[in-house]
Parts: sequence; C-alpha cells; structure tokens
Amino acid sequence: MNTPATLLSVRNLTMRFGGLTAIDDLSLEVPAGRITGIIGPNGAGKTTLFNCLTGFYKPTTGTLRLAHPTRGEMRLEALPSHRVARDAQVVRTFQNIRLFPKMTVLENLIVAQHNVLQRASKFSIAGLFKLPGYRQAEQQAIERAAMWLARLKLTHLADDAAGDLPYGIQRRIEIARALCVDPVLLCLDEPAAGLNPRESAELNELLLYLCGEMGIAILLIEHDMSVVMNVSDHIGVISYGRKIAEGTPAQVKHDPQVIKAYLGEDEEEEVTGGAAA
Ligand SMILES: Nc1ncnc2c1ncn2[C@@H]1O[C@H](COP(=O)(O)OP(=O)(O)OP(=O)(O)O)[C@@H](O)[C@H]1O
Repeated sequence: MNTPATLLSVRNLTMRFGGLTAIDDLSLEVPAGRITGIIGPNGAGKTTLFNCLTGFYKPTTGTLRLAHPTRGEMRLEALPSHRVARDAQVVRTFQNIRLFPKMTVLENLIVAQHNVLQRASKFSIAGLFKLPGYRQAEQQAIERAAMWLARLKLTHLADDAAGDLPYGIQRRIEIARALCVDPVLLCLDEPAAGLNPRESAELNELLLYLCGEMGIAILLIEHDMSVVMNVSDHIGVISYGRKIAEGTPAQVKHDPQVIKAYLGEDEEEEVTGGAAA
C-alpha cells in the first residue's frame, strides 16, 4: 500500500484552561483517505483536540495545517468555527446527540446545509421570495440530503421526527447530517456511545464504507474498542494531554505505555474488546 498524503498536520498543540493543561505539546499526522483513531482514558484531552480543530477553542499554542485538496493549505487554528466547517470542510459530530428532535430526519439534513443556502440567498431577502438561484440551491440541498439518506439506509425514515427514533439511528442521522457538508475530514466524537453490539458492528461497516468507497478521511474518538480497533488504520493514544503511543491497532494494543495508562501499573492485559473503555 502506498503511503497516503498527510491531510492534517497537528504540530505542538497546547491548550490550557487557566492552570490546567488539557493538551500538552501534541503532534499528530492524519492521512488522507484513512481512518485515524484517537483513544485515551477519560479526561485525556480527546474532545479538546476536536474543539481546537473545529474552531470551538483557540489553541494556546501550536498549528493545525490542513492540506485542503482544492484550496491548498489552510490553518485551522486561525479560522472561526463556521469557516472551519464551510471553507475547510472539517466537520464534526458530538458526544451528545445534537439533532433537532422535533424536525424530521430530512429537515435535519437540510438545515445542516444552511451555509450553502445562505450564500445562495446572497444574505438578502432572495431566499424569502425563492428567487431562481435560491430555489436551485434548495433543490440541490434536498437532493444531497436524499443521497446520503439512501447511502446510509435511512430513506424510509426521512419524514419521521428525529427525536422519536432509536438512539442508534439518531447517531447514524448525525453522521448523515455531517456528510451533507461534503467533509474533507469527518471528525466523529464517540459515535458508538450508547450503541448495542449489533449497532456497533453496523457502525464499523458504515465507517469502512465512507472511507473505503467514498474516500473520506475520518478522525475517530472512541472508547468502544470493538469499533476503534477494527476500523482504524492508525491510532494515536493520548493520556493527560500528551501522545503516549501511536501505530497500528495491533501495535498500540500491546504497547506497555497504553496498557499502563488504561489499566494502571500492575495489570498486564492488552487493550481489547471494550475492556479498556
Ligand atoms: N472549557 C473547559 N474549561 C476548563 N477545563 C476544560 C474545558 N474543556 C475541557 N476541560 C478539561 O480538559 C481536560 C480534557 O478534557 P476532554 O473533554 O478533552 O477529555 P476527553 O479525553 O475527551 O475525555 P472523555 O473521554 O471523558 O470524553 C479535562 O480535565 C477537562 O475537565
């Protein structure tokens, strides 16, 4: 297999909250067209990394260089969050589901494309009057939503209120919604949280499809080892904000530093199958 090009390069990232250092001089490469897992014990700094990447937090120091396939190099640490999603096409999901529960599944996916629709309205009243340019953008938004619903096998639920659907389906809708923004990098924060084993297996299939068939690079924070160990090409392990190991799933799960971080000094078991979550 050829070595893939680097899509995202995290260099010497530090994020401090007052006296607490949540990320401590972290460097990490995320390749294009691959799944990169990020694991680490609770409070290790994983979500803070996503918050820095997606413009929710401004890092204390460090750089986040994205090699955007058409726009060239973009410095994510310098962009506000709406531009990270809109221009850099780095899109995330959240640990806690953030769908609009009363809206239908289809509406949730259309709302996600508000940036495109706003631009088509030229930030004027054109949207209200549904002028031709706006109507066309609206139609394209519906078509894009319908395409992802079909690909994620959700079409039959398009008109259901999102909040009425089972948890596992809602997690899938969140991913569909993020895909509507045509992500160059899809950041998933614990997408398997709350899923049963069958749903976790379906999630694995979906992630492998998105990466393998659609070529989307995925950055995956996950405690469910049955997911992260099975789908990741490469895994970075964080503890107390520092990278303590990286490598293939097989390499990290036998790494003594990783075992120590998860299980404490005295244990010698490897990190597998959910035992470490
Ligand atoms: N806005 C904030 N203000 C102060 N401290 C914060 C803030 N956000 C995160 N932290 C702290 O930073 C550290 C890292 O938190 P973070 O949520 O990134 O960990 P995590 O690895 O995602 O944990 P988990 O696996 O439990 O979700 C924690 O000590 C947390 O309390």
